[in-house]
Formats: sequence, structure tokens, C-alpha cells
Amino acid sequence: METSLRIAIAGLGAVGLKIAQALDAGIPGCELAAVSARDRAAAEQRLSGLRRKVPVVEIAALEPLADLVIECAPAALLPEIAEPFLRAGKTVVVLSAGAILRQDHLLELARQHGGQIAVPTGALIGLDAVVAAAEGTIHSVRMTTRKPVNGLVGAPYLVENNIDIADIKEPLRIFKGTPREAAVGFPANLNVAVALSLAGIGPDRTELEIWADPAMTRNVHQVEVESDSARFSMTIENVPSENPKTGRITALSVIAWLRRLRAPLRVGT
Ligand SMILES: NC(=O)C1=CN([C@@H]2O[C@H](COP(=O)(O)OP(=O)(O)OC[C@H]3O[C@@H](n4cnc5c(N)ncnc54)[C@H](OP(=O)(O)O)[C@@H]3O)[C@@H](O)[C@H]2O)C=CC1
Ligand SMILES: O=C([O-])CC(=O)C(=O)O
Repeated sequence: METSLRIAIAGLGAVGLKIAQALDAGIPGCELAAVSARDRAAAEQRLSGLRRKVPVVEIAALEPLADLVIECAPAALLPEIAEPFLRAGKTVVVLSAGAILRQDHLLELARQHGGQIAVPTGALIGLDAVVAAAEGTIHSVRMTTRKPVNGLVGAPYLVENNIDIADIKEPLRIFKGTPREAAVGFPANLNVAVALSLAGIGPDRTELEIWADPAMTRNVHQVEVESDSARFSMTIENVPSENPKTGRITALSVIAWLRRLRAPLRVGT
């Protein structure tokens, strides 16, 4: 019988806690081995309803305890979380996808040691079709994101450019550029655009617009792809989680990814 894959979770917020609860409820072939959070006592409290007791440890203590780590913490912590696992040839599931662009050395570490960085579909849609189209030739990828004001306020791009969206009455386009630029200007809001770009034609050729819309209650992402195998358009309207910047479906995407790791039937790319 195969032994269970020991899973560590770094960050126990809107995404991490849901994944911890799902692992505790049971995902065949996987077991929750350890978690990390900023406030250890609060994390222990949040985990107190779980059936099995799980150690809450410093980020540096996660790697010896687990075969795979799921990063669902602030983007700046990605290197600290990922490096020990990649150096040990293990897998790192990355939610803060934007941070990968600023940390090229992580890909090199994975290559050198036989580890892997996995970016789940997360809050987006259709990355299976985009990676398939990328096996042929993709001509263009355009993404438009519309978010309620509270899903965007405080982003560095808005602060640096003195763009005040607190009292807008109409939809306002606040950004037009590339996912590479958005990863810097919106590190906690546009990981989906970076994931899309990594699946398709990269962070410099993917075209991105961001709109703040005071009438919206959901985070809406629209994607249009032109390729030599297919033309497709996709829209996802995400219900925000406890964290207004993060869609509820994000944690579910990782849970589905974990469930497929050892499943006898695997659907989708
Ligand atoms: N790829 C995608 O599709 C998506 C990606 N994301 C990204 O996923 C990440 C997680 O999102 P979300 O769960 O909503 O974020 P939250 O803000 O809800 O949670 C972040 C967690 O990180 C923990 N944390 C903060 N500092 C440290 C530290 N020094 N050591 C250990 N843990 C720490 C916090 O701890 P504490 O609880 O103690 O404060 C908290 O539990 C974000 O980067 C977000 O941008 C989000 C949505 C979609
Ligand atoms: O991109 C992100 O990080 C989150 C997001 O838009 C969403 O949850 O809809």
C-alpha cells in the first residue's frame, strides 16, 4: 500500500484554512502534516475543530515534516516557503503566482533538484484549454478583471499613482498593461492574470485590463484566447471569501488538485 503524501500548509487564511479542513475531513492518499501562520495561537484556535491535531510551526520547520507544501500566504513569503522544499526535490503548490515572476531562482532550484512548482487554476477558469492551445500557437490572450472596490483598495499601484477609488460611482479602468506589471502593482489581487500568462504566452505578451466597479459584488475575470487550434472566451464570476480579494473557488481548486493526485480517474489536463 502506498503511504500517504504528507501535506504542509503555509498560511492559514481564507485559502489555507479551507484546505486544512478538507484534508482533515479526508482526501484519499493525503494527510495534513503541519501548518504555519503569522499568529500561532490564533491558528491553533482556528484548527481546534479538526478531528486530528496538527502542529503549527515556523515556516522553516515545515520541510522536514512534509512531502509537499501549499503556499497560501502573503506573496513576499514565497521564497522562504518554497526554497527548502525545492532544494529537497519536493513539490510546492503556489497560490501567490505573481511572486514567481520576481523569483526566477525558484525555477532554477526546482530544475536542479528535481522539485516542482505547481500553479493551480485557483480563482480562474480554463487553464487546461490554455496549456493545450500553447502546445500549438497562441496568437493573443486578453484578460479583463472587474472587481468591487474592496477587492482592490490598498493595492500598491493605486497608492503610488494616487488613484482613489473609495468613492467612485461608475466603473473605472484603473490599469492597462501586462501581468508582469500587475504582479508588482497588485500583488494580492491579480495572481490569476499571472497564472494565465504562465499557462499561455507569458507575462509580457498577455494583455490585461483591471476595472474597479462599485456596483459589483463578485470578482469577475473575462479571458479571450486566439490560437491556431481554437478561439475561446471564458468568464468566471467569483463569490468573494472572508478575504474580499480572494474568491471562494480558490481553495476548492487546490482541494480538487489534491484529490486528483492519487485518484483512479483523472479528468482534465
Ligand atoms: N492563484 C490564485 O488564483 C489566487 C491566489 N491568491 C493568493 O493566495 C494567497 C493567500 O490568500 P488568502 O488565503 O486569501 O490570504 P489571507 O490574507 O486570508 O491569509 C494569509 C495567511 O498568511 C499568513 N501569514 C502572514 N504572515 C505570515 C508569516 N510570516 N508566516 C506564516 N504565515 C503568515 C496569515 O497568518 P495569520 O492568519 O496569523 O494572520 C494568514 O493565515 C495570497 O497571496 C493571495 O493573493 C488568492 C486568490 C486567488
Ligand atoms: O487574482 C486573485 O488573486 C484573486 C481573484 O482575482 C479572485 O479571487 O477572483
